[in-house]
Amino acid sequence: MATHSAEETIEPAEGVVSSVSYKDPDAPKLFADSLHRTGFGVIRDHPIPQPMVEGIYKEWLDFFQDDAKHKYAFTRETQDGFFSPEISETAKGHTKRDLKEFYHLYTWGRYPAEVSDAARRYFDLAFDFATELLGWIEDNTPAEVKAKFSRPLPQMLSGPQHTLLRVLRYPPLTGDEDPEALRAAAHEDINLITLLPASNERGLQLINSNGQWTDVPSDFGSLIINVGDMLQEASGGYYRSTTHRVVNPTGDGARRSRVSLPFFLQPDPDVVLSERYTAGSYLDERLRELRHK
Ligand SMILES: O=C(O)CCC(=O)C(=O)O
Ligand SMILES: [Fe+2]
Repeated sequence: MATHSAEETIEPAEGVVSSVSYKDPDAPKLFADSLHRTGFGVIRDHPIPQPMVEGIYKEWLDFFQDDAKHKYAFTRETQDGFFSPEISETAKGHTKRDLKEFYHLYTWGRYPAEVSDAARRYFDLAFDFATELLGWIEDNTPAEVKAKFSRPLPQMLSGPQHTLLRVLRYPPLTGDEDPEALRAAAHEDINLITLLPASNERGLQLINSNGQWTDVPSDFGSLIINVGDMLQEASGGYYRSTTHRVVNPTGDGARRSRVSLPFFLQPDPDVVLSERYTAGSYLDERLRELRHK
């Protein structure tokens, strides 16, 4: 039987992100409710092994500290590979580049010889789990909202070929950064949902329903899931693509790298999201805004 004790509310305010145990029979509903209320949900006791995540953090940190990464420089045509801090993203509506470097992994893309296949194995596990979560969302969406979906959410993907695993490193701060630059400026994700294991360092924040920045509950070992613009568009705003950012650390944390592993679940390009957009036309528009195109 489900009990309320299995759901931990993080802050005693309205609209707080719920942390739910994967093993709770009510998890699908609690999770979908949290996405509806806050745009974010947190899952504990999930099937993605934590040692795998930690191993990826460790070996990719070494990779980012090695010049070999430049062999895999991203290309405009394919959008896979290594993005250096010099060409890192500028969030929509911002002028300063984020203080980060990252590698875009696609199932069909280049994979660095310098690391083990753990990130590839992670990709497969994350894809299966994310597809299961789309089923949870589908099953717990009110009928009038579900009627807007051009097909059931798990069927918006024929496979993982458009989905992106981004391995991100935020380097230690030197003190010479532009005072207005952040590790990741306020933004929304473009895709359907994003899966993100808690990072090795703090810093992830969301704008809550009162318009205030608050920390996303990020207990090490838990998975954070957030709604992207495409799910917001497809659900007519029932699920909100909540603005989030990664703030710069102060004190000791400033001398450490932060690693994270967002997995952006992407529908097939021909999927109709709304009267205005297919997934393909939507993605094109947003990538142009990010200045990668
Ligand atoms: O690094 C993080 O914790 C979040 C990264 C993020 O929001 C993104 O890359 O879209
Ligand atoms: Fe994001």
